[in-house]
Amino acid sequence: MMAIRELKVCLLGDTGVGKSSIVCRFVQDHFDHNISPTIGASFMTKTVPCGNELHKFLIWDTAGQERCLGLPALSTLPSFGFVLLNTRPSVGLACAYSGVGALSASPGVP
Ligand SMILES: Nc1nc2c(ncn2[C@@H]2O[C@H](COP(=O)(O)OP(=O)(O)OP(=O)(O)O)[C@@H](O)[C@H]2O)c(=O)[nH]1
Repeated sequence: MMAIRELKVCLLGDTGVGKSSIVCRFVQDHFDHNISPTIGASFMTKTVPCGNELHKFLIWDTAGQERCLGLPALSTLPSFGFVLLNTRPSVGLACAYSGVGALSASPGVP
């Protein structure tokens, strides 16, 4: 039986940049033109073989509309990594980056 390694990943970014679409494509290999905005956060998993292990991705997709307000709560989700998406550099990135900076200073966040 193959060992399972869990990798926690959190997607951050402004609303409408395509976070949920990327998760949907990765997990279900599907693209939905009418995908609904995320409320709060959603959670999905995907397990893929990697060498002699199975890598189980635990994916938190956050709501862009609440990116600033929601980030502090994310500090309770120790993650392997964060995926930061942005299509409007002047708007959302600074806020998201400052939030990630705060998160990276939190205990348990690599
Ligand atoms: N043409 C095109 N449309 C995309 C692409 N990715 C996402 N979209 C569309 O952009 C819109 C927003 O995509 P979402 O994946 O919901 O974006 P989001 O960042 O999760 O948004 P929130 O849930 O509000 O934070 C949807 O109508 C998608 O169908 C892409 O690569 N190309």
